[in-house]
Amino acid sequence: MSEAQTTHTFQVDLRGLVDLLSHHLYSSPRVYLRELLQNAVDAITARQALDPRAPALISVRTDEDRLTVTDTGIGLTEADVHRFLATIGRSSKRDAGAGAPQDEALNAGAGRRQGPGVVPDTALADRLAAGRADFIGQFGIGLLACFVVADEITVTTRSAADPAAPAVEWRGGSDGRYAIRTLPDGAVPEPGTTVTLVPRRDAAEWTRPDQVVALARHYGGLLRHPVDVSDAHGGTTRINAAPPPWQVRHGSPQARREALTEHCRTTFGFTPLDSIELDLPLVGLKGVAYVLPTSVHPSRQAGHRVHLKGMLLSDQAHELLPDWAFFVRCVADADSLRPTASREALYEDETLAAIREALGARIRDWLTGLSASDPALLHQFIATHHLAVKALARYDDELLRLLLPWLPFETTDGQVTLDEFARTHPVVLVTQTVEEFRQVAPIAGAAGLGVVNGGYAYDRDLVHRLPEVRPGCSVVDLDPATVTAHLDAADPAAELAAAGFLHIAREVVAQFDCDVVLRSFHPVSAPSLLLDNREARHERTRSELADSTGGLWADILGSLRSDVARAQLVLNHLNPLVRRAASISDRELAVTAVEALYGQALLLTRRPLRASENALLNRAFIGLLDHAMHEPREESL
Ligand SMILES: Nc1ncnc2c1ncn2[C@@H]1O[C@H](COP(=O)(O)OP(=O)(O)OP(=O)(O)O)[C@@H](O)[C@H]1O
Repeated sequence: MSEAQTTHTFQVDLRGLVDLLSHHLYSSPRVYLRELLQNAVDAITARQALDPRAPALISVRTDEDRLTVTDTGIGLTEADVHRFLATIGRSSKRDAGAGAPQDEALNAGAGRRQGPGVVPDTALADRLAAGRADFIGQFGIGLLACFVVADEITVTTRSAADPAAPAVEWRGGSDGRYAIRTLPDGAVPEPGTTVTLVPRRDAAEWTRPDQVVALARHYGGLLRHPVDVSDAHGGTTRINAAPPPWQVRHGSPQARREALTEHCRTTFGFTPLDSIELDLPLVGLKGVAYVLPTSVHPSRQAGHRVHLKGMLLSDQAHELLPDWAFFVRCVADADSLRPTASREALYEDETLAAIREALGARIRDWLTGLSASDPALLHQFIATHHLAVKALARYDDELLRLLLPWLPFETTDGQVTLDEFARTHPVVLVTQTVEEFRQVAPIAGAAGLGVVNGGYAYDRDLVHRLPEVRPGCSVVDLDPATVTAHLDAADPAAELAAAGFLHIAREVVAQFDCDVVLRSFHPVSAPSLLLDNREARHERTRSELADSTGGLWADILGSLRSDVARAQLVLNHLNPLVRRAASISDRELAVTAVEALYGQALLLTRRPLRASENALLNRAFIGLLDHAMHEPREESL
């Protein structure tokens, strides 16, 4: 038996929808002005598509109790108002509805108006795509942003596309109701639109005259049509009087540079190291990347200011440039980026990916060009942003070849470039950790070894690639054997005299898989040196785990066993304390002395200690204390 099926249509709670779109889509109430400016710009664009000589002016006016935005744009007929203003989600900038005057304008805007007859589908699609590209709006919800600051919106409009149509007044409320009336002839003398808002009390701060000027500048500073903001006292400010410096012809390259620098100061508040002009004609993008004068952490990327057809989309757009370009801050104006519905971020699509790549290439070209054109600036740049360059050079062979020799590294010769370092050290040793470097560098340096600290991000990888750039030099990871091989052996007589102590020492540290050797090295003040590397430590951890776990894990861990160099405790025979320790005859004291020497060397490695190492340190400390407190009494006996 089949059950009767009934079909229903979703009901929309208009009040809820208006509330949702107007209050929750945008990050701040201030976006209401952006939406109004944007509609005005689009309306002028549509009108100029019909008549390129049509006036283009946007006037914002702040009065005691209201704010109005007037444009000389395409305007609307009564039918347009029902169709576009009063239908949430419908936009004249996107819909292909037949016969609507704005659609005509849109089609004309695409420059493809056809004669009478049927327009082929593909041509229609092209026209729509091109039309869409002319406008900033597309979603049909922007006007709702006004309900964040006002309960009622009034739109008075007269169509330029249909001059015979009467002017219309539309009043829409945040409760979803609207009323329309046609206005008498002459009530609106010129085509265009005026939107009026009476701000709610709680939103008055967003429509204050000074706030409106600031917001209009913020969002509309690069708009291509003039925007005037006037107040009740007759004062008028043109907020986009001067075009951005990259669009102006300057008397000389120097004058252009200065204008860009000044623009960066006023826009971002810093004086850039340099200004990199950006120009991607294919997507109609122009702008500048300003090189930050101070270093920044890669994860604290500065946001870029991105405009769409002059209208500010976001001043925190991170997506515009590749991550590695964290040393610049951009301002860019593009014709074909897609905003998200809140219009506060960029829509991640293929165009954005292509733009990102192209801008990345432009910045990289600037960087590679510097070594030839301005080495002094390159030095200054590297001194500030070497971390960024290192991050970049790892993935970019050409940049590596060009810049690696210029990059500074921490070495046993101090902070020097790899190029300088490789000239005096044909074999470059590189440590794996900062601790290893700190501990070994003074001793290795005194023994004539050239060591680079490979412990910082990217450094070890980069140092290993030096032979690609400087054939003839070699780079090896520093291991205990290399260092001990370069330390002077103690003379045989001293070695013999210390044999007993060394024997005890080997017994004591054997549990840590460590060997003991006697050498003479500088500085004399260093009694001992623990040479250990990360692999050896991992190997010990692995075998400790294999011993303490059973079954399958023990087998798996056992199968990972590898042969790595044992750690080495190198005692310095030049050090007076070690000489005295070597002559201790009391076994118990000798054990304590070894534990103390090992413990001190261990602490100098600055790595986390394991339980057994902590226990050793404890024992050594108590042992020494005990010895110190007992000795006088024993002597006095
Ligand atoms: N100043 C204006 N002049 C002429 N038409 C306007 C004006 N403001 C709004 N409209 C009409 O109202 C429609 C809806 O506007 P709304 O701002 O809600 O959406 P949109 O601009 O089309 O798209 P988006 O949501 O992306 O802003 C527009 O498509 C346009 O037809």
